[in-house]
Amino acid sequence: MEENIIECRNLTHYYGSRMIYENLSFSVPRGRILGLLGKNGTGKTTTINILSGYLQPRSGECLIFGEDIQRMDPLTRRRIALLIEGHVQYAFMTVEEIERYYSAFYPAWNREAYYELIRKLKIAPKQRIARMSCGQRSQVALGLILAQNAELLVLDDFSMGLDPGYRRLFIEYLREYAKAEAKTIFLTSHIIQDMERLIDDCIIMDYGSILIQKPVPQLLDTFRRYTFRLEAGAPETLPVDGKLYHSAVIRGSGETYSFADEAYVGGWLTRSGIAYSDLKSEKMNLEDAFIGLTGKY
Ligand SMILES: Nc1ncnc2c1ncn2[C@@H]1O[C@H](COP(=O)(O)OP(=O)(O)OP(=O)(O)O)[C@@H](O)[C@H]1O
Repeated sequence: MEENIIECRNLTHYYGSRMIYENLSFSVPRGRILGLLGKNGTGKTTTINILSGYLQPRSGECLIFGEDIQRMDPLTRRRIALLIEGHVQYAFMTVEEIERYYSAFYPAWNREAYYELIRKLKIAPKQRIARMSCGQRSQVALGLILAQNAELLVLDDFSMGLDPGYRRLFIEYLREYAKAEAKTIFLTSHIIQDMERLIDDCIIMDYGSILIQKPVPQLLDTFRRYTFRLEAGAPETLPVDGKLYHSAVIRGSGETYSFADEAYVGGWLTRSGIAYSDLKSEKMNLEDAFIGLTGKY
């Protein structure tokens, strides 16, 4: 049986009287890279804060390595590497000094993983962190995370401040590292093109709940964008259907997104008395699928 490294059951969180989500359940099996995607304010950072034990949800439980995060043994906690907001403390140190400083705290410290990334990203070891740019500081923070050699990596907005070339480098390095060492990763990012290259599974959040949790290839294989021409006199809005996402009329043409097949979409239009022609479907990349599921605004 697959072992779940993270298991969250029925998480409900409120800030004061404001509900962020209710009954969120998900799991992350060992060795998988899972990306949490969602629009601004859907609760991704909140979820990371719950996973890190910093926030206590109103109800529900969050188990990591089978232990409740709120009562976790410090020895178990050591198996988790956390990147929150990508900042490095002790900015007065140099790239070399901070590596030596951190290494004292982590028994499984992998110096080579740190220096391999530092070399790939072309950072000078004698450079003082306080004098680095925001993106360069993120690079050091990522190196310190990888060197912890934890079994689980939790990364919030890991690509903050990195330019496209460094992002690409880091993503390729991270994926290779995770697969070679059978690491489990839970992360968030707004840069969905990056996620498409990196993650195995995605959770897409809407306000208040999870829309889908699926392996990315399965999502891209089964979720389609449909377009059709509307005949004159067709309504300006399309009827809502539980299996169709964000159906809209744009300049005389209709569009909708769905996991259902073409016959279903044709049947929906016919049943609704809408005259149409030229019904077509297309597969999408992860960014377009994300927009199809969550809407444009
Ligand atoms: N400490 C807090 N007190 C009150 N409200 C909060 C607090 N932290 C976050 N919120 C609110 O909760 C909602 C979810 O915030 P969260 O930071 O988890 O979203 P997010 O999905 O990470 O957003 P983004 O994509 O913008 O980073 C937001 O509307 C935010 O304003």
